[in-house]
Amino acid sequence: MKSITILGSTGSIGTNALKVIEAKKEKFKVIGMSAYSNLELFKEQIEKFNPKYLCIGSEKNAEILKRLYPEKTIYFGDDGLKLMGALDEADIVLTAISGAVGIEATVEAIKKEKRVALANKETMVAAGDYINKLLKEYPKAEIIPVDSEHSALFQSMQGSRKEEVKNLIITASGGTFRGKTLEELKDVTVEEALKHPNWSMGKKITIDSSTLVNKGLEVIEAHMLFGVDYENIEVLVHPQSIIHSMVEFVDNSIIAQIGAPDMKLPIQYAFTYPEREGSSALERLNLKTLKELTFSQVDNEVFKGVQLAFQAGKIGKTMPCVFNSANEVAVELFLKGQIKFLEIYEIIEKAMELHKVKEIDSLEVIKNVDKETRKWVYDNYAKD
Ligand SMILES: NC(=O)C1=CN([C@@H]2O[C@H](COP(=O)(O)OP(=O)(O)OC[C@H]3O[C@@H](n4cnc5c(N)ncnc54)[C@H](OP(=O)(O)O)[C@@H]3O)[C@@H](O)[C@H]2O)C=CC1
Ligand SMILES: CC(=O)[C@@H](O)[C@H](O)COP(=O)(O)O
Ligand SMILES: [Mn+2]
Repeated sequence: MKSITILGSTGSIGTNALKVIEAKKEKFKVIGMSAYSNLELFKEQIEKFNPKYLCIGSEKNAEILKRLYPEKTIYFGDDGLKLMGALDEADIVLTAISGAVGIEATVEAIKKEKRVALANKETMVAAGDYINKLLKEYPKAEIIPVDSEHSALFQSMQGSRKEEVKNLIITASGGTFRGKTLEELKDVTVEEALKHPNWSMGKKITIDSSTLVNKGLEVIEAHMLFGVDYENIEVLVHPQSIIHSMVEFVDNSIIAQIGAPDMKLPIQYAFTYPEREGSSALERLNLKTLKELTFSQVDNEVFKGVQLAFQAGKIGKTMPCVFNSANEVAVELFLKGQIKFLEIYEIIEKAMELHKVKEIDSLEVIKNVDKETRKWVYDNYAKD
């Protein structure tokens, strides 16, 4: 029986993880669970999965939970999240929170030498170098990717040595605006940007997918997770989202992971690795129903998310953190109707231009750069 802490149980990854766990009650149990604002759904999940440790965004909601569940340990806020990452009784910590707010809980989980099932890609983008240093200090800790592309790359690499890997080929759906011109993107609405063609996900990642910043984040995430140079990472538009990514080896063989667009498989694999297990929760891909699998280049003139990420990644040090923080606030402002879609790129570009890169010698450096970048975006673009 593996005990799992889910950070972000009320989100898209969190609810999928609970379906995976529910289908395999004999193997997995939820020891801890965190939510931020969705108290109603959180209460339903607590009734069903009965975890010992809980964490919620506000002190007020924590008080409500304490009255309802006096026998449980209940934390709140960012400090509570850190405690949740460090629970002694957990075997696996699933980081299913959206944004750089997930960094510190991940750090705590590594220090406790846990398996981190990592969905929260912003952590590896903003703090990848720091996390990798920490993993060397705590060799029993491990990160197993949950992001579908990185799970696909990880699965495709099984049984091979690092020196045998030539290129990582990350597939992108192209997002809801695939094929559009800059002129057509000028006045797109939040509602239009939130229509992902293949995946049902949280709002932030869905906007990132429509700008292709998600693919940019994934390029940096892949570099940080697998130690492959940026020159050997390629992004290809594959609108069907059936091939979740591919690895090209030194003998030119390409190994791909193929499956239904369903996050339950990468989540379960991160729990069971190195084993594979069948489950009634997992969707099956019927190859006979597939009409075509196509690949094309990213239109970098229109969708600048990938190139900006390559730029930030190659500069390295604190620049990927700036890329991520500027994007997080830009997406928040776009969702609030305070900026236009194309301003997301403008904000990232300007924040990167203004930033003087620093060595990452502590977590404080990342926290400060994150804070300064967020402040700059709010000061210059927020309308309230
Ligand atoms: N959704 C997907 O299919 C995929 C997601 N990912 C990555 O996984 C992560 C989660 O994505 P997704 O599930 O879509 O996101 P959602 O927005 O659906 O869920 C986010 C979760 O985090 C909680 N949360 C939000 N803000 C905070 C905060 N400030 N402090 C603590 N908790 C917070 C939310 O709580 P509440 O709802 O209670 O407010 C919710 O439980 C992201 O990093 C994303 O990039 C990667 C690949 C695929
Ligand atoms: C499911 C998943 O991993 C997402 O990151 C997904 O890849 C988003 O789709 P895009 O390819 O449109 O960014
Ligand atoms: Mn992905």
